[in-house]
Amino acid sequence: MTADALIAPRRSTIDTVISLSGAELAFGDRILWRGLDLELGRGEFVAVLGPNGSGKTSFLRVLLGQQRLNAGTLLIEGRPPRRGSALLGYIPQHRAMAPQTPLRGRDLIRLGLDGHRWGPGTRRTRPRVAELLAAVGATDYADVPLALLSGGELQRLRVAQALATDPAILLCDEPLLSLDLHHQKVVTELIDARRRSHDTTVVFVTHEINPILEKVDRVLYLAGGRFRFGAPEAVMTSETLSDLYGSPIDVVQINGRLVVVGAPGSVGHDGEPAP
Ligand SMILES: Nc1ncnc2c1ncn2[C@@H]1O[C@H](COP(=O)(O)OP(=O)(O)OP(=O)(O)O)[C@@H](O)[C@H]1O
Repeated sequence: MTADALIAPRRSTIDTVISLSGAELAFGDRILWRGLDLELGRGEFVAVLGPNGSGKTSFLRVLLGQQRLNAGTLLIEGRPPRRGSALLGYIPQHRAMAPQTPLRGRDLIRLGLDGHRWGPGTRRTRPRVAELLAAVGATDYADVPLALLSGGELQRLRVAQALATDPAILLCDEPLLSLDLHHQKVVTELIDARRRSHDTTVVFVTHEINPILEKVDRVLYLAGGRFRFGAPEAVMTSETLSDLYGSPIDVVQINGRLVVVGAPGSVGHDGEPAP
């Protein structure tokens, strides 16, 4: 397979939203990735995969302007990244809520709209909060304390919170973690529906590509300081991953699901520890 085939976008024209050139991120002597050149288009759905510690969350932190590159450049909509930019919505890794938290779903979403202000919300924010609650099907539990909600209910609220500012780019850090299959599907469909209706670019960090496989345009696969970027059928192959890891990897299809076998220090992409 040629390098061009590996990185070519699926769409024929690409309106670049995120552009990285010669990007490198390292902590001390440890290089997470280097020489990263990629352009992500408007409305693209990009999955970021790789073993634990390969730099997936750090990649999102760079896009969020929370972590500086050691080398290279990053442009978001043609400008350097900026912390707190309304261009970016962020769904953080799932964490259970402290039992004593007084916040309700309605409050969580309002914080996405005007987190810098205290109070019950303004005449401007209240209808928008109601609209966002309805969009993720969370109206019925909007006034329940967050600590009493299930993982799936909470995750739907986090999606709504991330969409509050109508971001051009949605960054998702393992949003399906600890959800059952039904709720994985619900949350995936919510994110994808948004992408389709608003041409939102989605960058989706995950250990498990199967629940999102049919949505994904391209995969950024990070491992051992190196990367591969391209269409899933180009990246998720025994040949490409063996080359990336520098050791034999098998990518097999079982009942339409992709299973990666033999990735060192990784989990299989079917969610099971790799042999
Ligand atoms: N600010 C920091 N200072 C030093 N090391 C860091 C910092 N942030 C992350 N790291 C290290 O960089 C590596 C990559 O971390 P990161 O969280 O990006 O990995 P990941 O691919 O998201 O992992 P996981 O799949 O386990 O969530 C880890 O070894 C982590 O300890």
